[in-house]
Amino acid sequence: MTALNPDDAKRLAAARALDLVTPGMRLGLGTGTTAAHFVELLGLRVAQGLQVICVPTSERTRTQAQLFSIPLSTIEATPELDLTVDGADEFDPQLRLIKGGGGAHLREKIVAMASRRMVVITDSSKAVVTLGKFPLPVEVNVFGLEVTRRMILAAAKASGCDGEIRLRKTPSGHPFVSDNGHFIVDCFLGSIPDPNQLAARLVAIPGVVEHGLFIGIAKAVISAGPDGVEIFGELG
Ligand SMILES: O=C(CO)[C@H](O)[C@H](O)COP(=O)(O)O
Repeated sequence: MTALNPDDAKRLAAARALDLVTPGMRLGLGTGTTAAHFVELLGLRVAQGLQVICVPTSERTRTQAQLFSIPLSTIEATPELDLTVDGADEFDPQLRLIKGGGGAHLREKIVAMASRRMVVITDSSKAVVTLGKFPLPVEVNVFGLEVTRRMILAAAKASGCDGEIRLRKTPSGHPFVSDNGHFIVDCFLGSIPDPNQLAARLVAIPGVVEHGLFIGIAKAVISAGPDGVEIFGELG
């Protein structure tokens, strides 16, 4: 097979995920460059007459879906979904994920957990043996930011990780504000030896709104790379 660049790989994974979509489905639409390929391909199918109803995981995805005239709902009006297709920053052999590189992981997690199936689409560079190469995003309340930052650091240390925690900024140097009005801190922890333990510690911190570890949520990962498409987990 000819070498694929990462963007072609993302599109290939998105195209494979589109095969899972059947008429009448209620879909969760992820956020990010890979998910954007899926939204675009879905939009082309909708233009050909496919009937689906979709819940976007971010304002960015909502805007893109509207451009393609994809019928949209909200998670309040459609709290049960058949399938969510979303990208990831990393996945490990147990299909545990790091998400939130686009700052949308709170809505992404709510939508994924409202779905019978979450299928992740990625290029093969996102596969890791141990999570933590990518900084772990944590959405935090604006109030008490410094307290929360210290508590996250303590939770990371207690879970065998150490590193730096940085407030995410926009290119103009202002704090990045999520669609939900919160800040995001990026935790540069290196290898996370026990993601389940770290996740449990993070949810116990009052200022933490949601962390980017997705554990036991993804049913399958469709990963595309130079060797073609690989499926991890169960698509069905
Ligand atoms: O979690 C996410 C957004 O919050 C994205 O799915 C993740 O960052 C991957 O993005 P991309 O497909 O652009 O590599």
